[in-house]
Amino acid sequence: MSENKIIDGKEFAERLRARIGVLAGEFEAKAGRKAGLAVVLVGEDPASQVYVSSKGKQTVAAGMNSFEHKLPADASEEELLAVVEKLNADPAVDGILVQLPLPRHMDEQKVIATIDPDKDVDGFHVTNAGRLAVGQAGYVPCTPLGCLMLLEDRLGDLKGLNAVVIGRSNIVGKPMAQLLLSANCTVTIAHRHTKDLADIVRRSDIVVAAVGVPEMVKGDWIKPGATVIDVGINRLPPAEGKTKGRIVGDVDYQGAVQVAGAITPVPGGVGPMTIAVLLRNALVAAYAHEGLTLATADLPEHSI
Ligand SMILES: Nc1nc(=O)c2c([nH]1)NC[C@@H]1CN(c3ccc(C(=O)N[C@@H](CCC(=O)O)C(=O)O)cc3)C=[N+]21
Repeated sequence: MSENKIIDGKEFAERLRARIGVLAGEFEAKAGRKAGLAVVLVGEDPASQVYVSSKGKQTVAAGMNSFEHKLPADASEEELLAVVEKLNADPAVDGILVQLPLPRHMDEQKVIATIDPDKDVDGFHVTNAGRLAVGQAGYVPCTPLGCLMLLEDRLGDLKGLNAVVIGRSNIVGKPMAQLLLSANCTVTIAHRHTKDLADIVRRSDIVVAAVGVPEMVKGDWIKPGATVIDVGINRLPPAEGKTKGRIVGDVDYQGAVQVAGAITPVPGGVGPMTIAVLLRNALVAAYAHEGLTLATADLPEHSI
């Protein structure tokens, strides 16, 4: 098993964050202020708290301001919408992220619709989803954009490749398929009703797994030499006598790594890219808000 089969998302994300840091410094010198990213967290889900604190640290490390807003789990939807509206109006805030999932008594679509599309660095607002669908500049969801960066880094031009995206969520599957289509792949979107998934995967040069089912994609489904991007982060039940289970992806890594040309590990693959791209989108937003041009030569394409 050759070492370079493994797509090191952690290392790629570190390099991306270093470049963002340089450009954030240039932004501050030109604009006379730091770029700002606001993260809103409702409730006390421990996993969400970990993500939010790691986003905050990485934002500051990249030379941007991080604003954290925490609301109790029983906060009303109105209170959350009021926070979002305040952030929309705040000129120090370039990007807004409302951590999902929200408590059940809140309407996620309504909350997302309240975010100013030009501060929607998650790319979840229908305006940005629409921009992506018709090929206009806009904010692209962080996870799929990070996957595209890894794919283009590994494969160069993706033109004419067969790609399968397993999963059709608004956050990963659908935007991933749009991005691959824009990159001139032939794209299949698979989901729970798809027949003969193994055969579709066997024909695919690119496999993006984003279903949330641990190790669902088997090693012997993978076409020899294919590039496998595993978006899943699933925690298995703890083994006897252990308190925490192992984290695995949606792909049977041990099987797939034997056959694939390249594969992302979990953890250390797609996950770290998500936050790096979030910082990228926030920086792009900051430049746009000040009417400044960003030397994007150094930053991969897509989004404003
Ligand atoms: N509005 C919104 N935007 C999001 O982008 C968003 C969200 N809500 N809700 C929660 C999910 C989850 N998410 C991750 C970010 C980084 C890692 C990450 O860095 N993972 C590491 C560590 C994994 C671990 O050890 O837990 C890895 O895969 O190597 C994972 C998951 C962003 N999310």
